[in-house]
Amino acid sequence: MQTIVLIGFMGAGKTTIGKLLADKTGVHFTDLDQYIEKQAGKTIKDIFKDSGEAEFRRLESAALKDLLSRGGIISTGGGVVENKKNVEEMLMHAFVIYLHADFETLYERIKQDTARPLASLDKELLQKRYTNRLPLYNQAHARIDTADQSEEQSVELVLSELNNA
Ligand SMILES: Nc1ncnc2c1ncn2[C@@H]1O[C@H](COP(=O)(O)OP(=O)(O)OP(=O)(O)O)[C@@H](O)[C@H]1O
Ligand SMILES: O=C(O)C1=C[C@@H](O)[C@@H](O)[C@H](O)C1
Ligand SMILES: [Mg+2]
Repeated sequence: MQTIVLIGFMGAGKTTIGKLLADKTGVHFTDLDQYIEKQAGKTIKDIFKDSGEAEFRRLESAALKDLLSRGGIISTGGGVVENKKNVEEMLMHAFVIYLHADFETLYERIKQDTARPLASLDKELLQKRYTNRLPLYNQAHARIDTADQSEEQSVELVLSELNNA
């Protein structure tokens, strides 16, 4: 199976759907955020706190390269598209699927989770990031809307995109 990369904003379901998709297909799954934490030996929250967002982005780009060379199903972090080279590499080496949802739906999903350093930003600032990233996510090969879907329905939509690809 071709390498599959899931992109989208925080709370879009990249990790959740990636895992379910892997269970269903038997394809190896890796989550980019979890891989970075394992490599760094600390949480993303602590990487942001100790070294700042720029250092996190550097680790993220290096980790993405590793995972693309291994293949399988890869769920990314919400900000991976902020680096143009990351986008180019994902599009070149994988079938990239954008998991979309409107901002309010995503905000409801993530607002109480303290593990995401950027989710604790002021709501307006977070919405600005969301709006700025939309055209970046829309560069994906395919897009599905997860807002009014159950997790299982989202997985089925991803599978049908893969069958149509
Ligand atoms: N249709 C759906 N598809 C995916 N997730 C959903 C759906 N409906 C509700 N959820 C919930 O939304 C949350 C999505 O969180 P998840 O950690 O998978 O997002 P993520 O895209 O990996 O975020 P991050 O960029 O921070 O890693 C989970 O709690 C999941 O149960
Ligand atoms: O949207 C983002 O910039 C982020 C999303 C998360 O997946 C993590 O990669 C980190 O918290 C940053
Ligand atoms: Mg995730």
